[in-house]
Amino acid sequence: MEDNAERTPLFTFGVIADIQYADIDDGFNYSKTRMRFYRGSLQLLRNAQASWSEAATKPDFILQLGDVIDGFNKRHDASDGALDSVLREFSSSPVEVHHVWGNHEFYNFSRSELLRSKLNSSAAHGGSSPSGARGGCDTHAYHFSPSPGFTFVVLDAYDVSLLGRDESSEQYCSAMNIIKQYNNNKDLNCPPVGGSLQQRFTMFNGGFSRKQLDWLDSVLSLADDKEDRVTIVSHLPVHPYSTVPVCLAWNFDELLAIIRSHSSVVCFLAGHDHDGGYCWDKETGVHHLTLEGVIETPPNSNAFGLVSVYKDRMVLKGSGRIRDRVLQFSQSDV
Ligand SMILES: Nc1ncnc2c1ncn2[C@@H]1O[C@H](COP(=O)(O)OP(=O)(O)O)[C@@H](O)[C@H]1O
Repeated sequence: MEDNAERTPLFTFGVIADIQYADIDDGFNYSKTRMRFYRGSLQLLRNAQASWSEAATKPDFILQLGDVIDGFNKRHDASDGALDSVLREFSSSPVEVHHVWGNHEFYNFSRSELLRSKLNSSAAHGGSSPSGARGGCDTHAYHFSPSPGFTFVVLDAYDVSLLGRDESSEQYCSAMNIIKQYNNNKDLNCPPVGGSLQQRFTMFNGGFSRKQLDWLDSVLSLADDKEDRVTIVSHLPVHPYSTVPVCLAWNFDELLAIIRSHSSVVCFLAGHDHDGGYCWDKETGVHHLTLEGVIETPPNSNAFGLVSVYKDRMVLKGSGRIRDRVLQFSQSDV
């Protein structure tokens, strides 16, 4: 018979991705293959909140995986109002929310505005390590521990990007050098043709700076020593089998190399690819889960999850488009 410790989770958390709320009529994605439900996304967030607050074991925190409001808000001068609307929904329950930054955050706000905004969850929740170390001075990367033995690392996948960087800055210049090596299109949002993995070099993607990678490496070394189980959270996926090439982080390979050099990582959670994806990396035992996006979820469905964490596994209870999964930790993970 299962003992109590097996049945009662150590902690639980909610997950939701790509809400992309805007008070505008429904429309299509760029390639006209998927409908986007801009107003409906707020109701789906409401559904998620209602479900989380009615759950037998309520979540200890929520992971919002980025693109919380859509870039269209900017052209309607509605960015602040749209952000208020989604944050009001999140604050309908007292549970803390960790916000990941995606490309649509940068369509609406500058990096310095984001750092001063309520989307800067590193200010509210970060620095649980003794040093309070973060991934870089204006990088939205931090870690926290919701329960002994578990670490969550929030990454900033637009640290190296044309988005959110001033055109006169060195960071913009070096991001431009990177993208230009692979993308010759006049419109840099248009993916390059050629090797399929090269499609990731678009303006709506980005990557992790050396500084952020080194910081992650040091956080994971500490976690290895403590035998913690680490979940990494990012807007952009990093495993090619967990998404389509056009949604990958620019330097996904460097991030994967760091994960491979540490025993502590058990899971990598991402958004961005609205169709979602999943793979289990046999080599590392890491589960790479890309969550289906709210924005492309019809009003009669849902796209959120509740994850219960046990000492040997995480159990995802999905709603609507998100399927249930058991993410077992490998024996060799600690
Ligand atoms: N194939 C493409 N060619 C040119 N522009 C594109 C292409 N795909 C997307 N875009 C543009 O890139 C930006 C981001 O695309 P979008 O689909 O909104 O991103 P997300 O998938 O994060 O919602 C938008 O301005 C969109 O029009």
